[in-house]
Amino acid sequence: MPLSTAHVATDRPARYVKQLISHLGHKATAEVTGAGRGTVTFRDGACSLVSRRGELVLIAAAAELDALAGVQDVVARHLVRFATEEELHVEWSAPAGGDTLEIVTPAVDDYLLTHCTPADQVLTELAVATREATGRSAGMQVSADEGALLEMLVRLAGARRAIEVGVFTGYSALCIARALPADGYLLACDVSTEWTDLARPFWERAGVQERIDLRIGPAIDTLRALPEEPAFDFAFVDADKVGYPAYYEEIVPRLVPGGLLVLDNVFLGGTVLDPAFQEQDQQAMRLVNDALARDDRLDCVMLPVRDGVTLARKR
Ligand SMILES: C[S@@+](CC[C@H](N)C(=O)[O-])C[C@H]1O[C@@H](n2cnc3c(N)ncnc32)[C@H](O)[C@@H]1O
Repeated sequence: MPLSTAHVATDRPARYVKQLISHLGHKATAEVTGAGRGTVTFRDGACSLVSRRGELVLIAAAAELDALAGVQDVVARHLVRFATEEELHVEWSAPAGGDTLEIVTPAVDDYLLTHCTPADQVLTELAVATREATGRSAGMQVSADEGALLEMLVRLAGARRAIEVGVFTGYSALCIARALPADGYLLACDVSTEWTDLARPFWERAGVQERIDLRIGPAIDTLRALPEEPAFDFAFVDADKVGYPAYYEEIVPRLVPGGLLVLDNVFLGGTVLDPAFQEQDQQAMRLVNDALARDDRLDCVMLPVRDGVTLARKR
């Protein structure tokens, strides 16, 4: 489904969201989806409206390019008409498909990979062993640059106690665990012994096995069994996407002030932006992305790293 965005500079974004929802509600289905946010759904397309400081962000999508142009036109015309006290400029980006968005070009990707601290011998061999043992599933493993980012974040946060949801063959767990101090603790949650068994020899070689408490079972049960008190400095979520809203709800109260929650795959390959995709995964991820952005317990930043990484720091 083609989609297109526009960033409209204004000091009154929330007011325009209200006006658009109220006015376009006569010709389409228009609803408020949160503070300063809304969606207008037409017969053959939709537009999300998001107010941010100093701008109104419009995300239009439709099944066909013609219909997309129609959505863009209706929204932009009404917006410009409502702006009686200022002149608004609505410039739409070129249409792109949600599932074909190229977040980072291959040239940039190659360049950034060759300018990160390279993965060491243990991590490199773990990546090779994962490919050999799991075939296509190896794509679930975090990339070398994301592993390096996790390690850096744990060190910068000065974390001692961490949680990981989604271990697979232990690459990201290794990156997190070795950035913890010698007496650090990583609670690592996964449902699969088949995959996590592969991790153990590599954790041992890296000398971090003592820090990792691997719990096999649905992560939500492991998290809910923890005392509901702030005892963790860092959490990384990279498991089943439908579980993200519940993981977020359980983890935030258990983070200390200043603690960091990191979520992986927040773009879902770009499909999270595209209303054509309405599977449970996209719905859950949209819910979490929206909730994090307006959660006043957290400061949040979404990064275009790989498939999208959100950092949320507890206030
Ligand atoms: C994307 S992989 C994790 C990759 C890992 N972070 C790495 O870097 O190698 C997702 C993992 O989540 C696990 N998983 C799926 N559903 C789960 C659940 N309900 N509870 C715990 N783990 C789950 C899968 O078994 C899989 O190992």
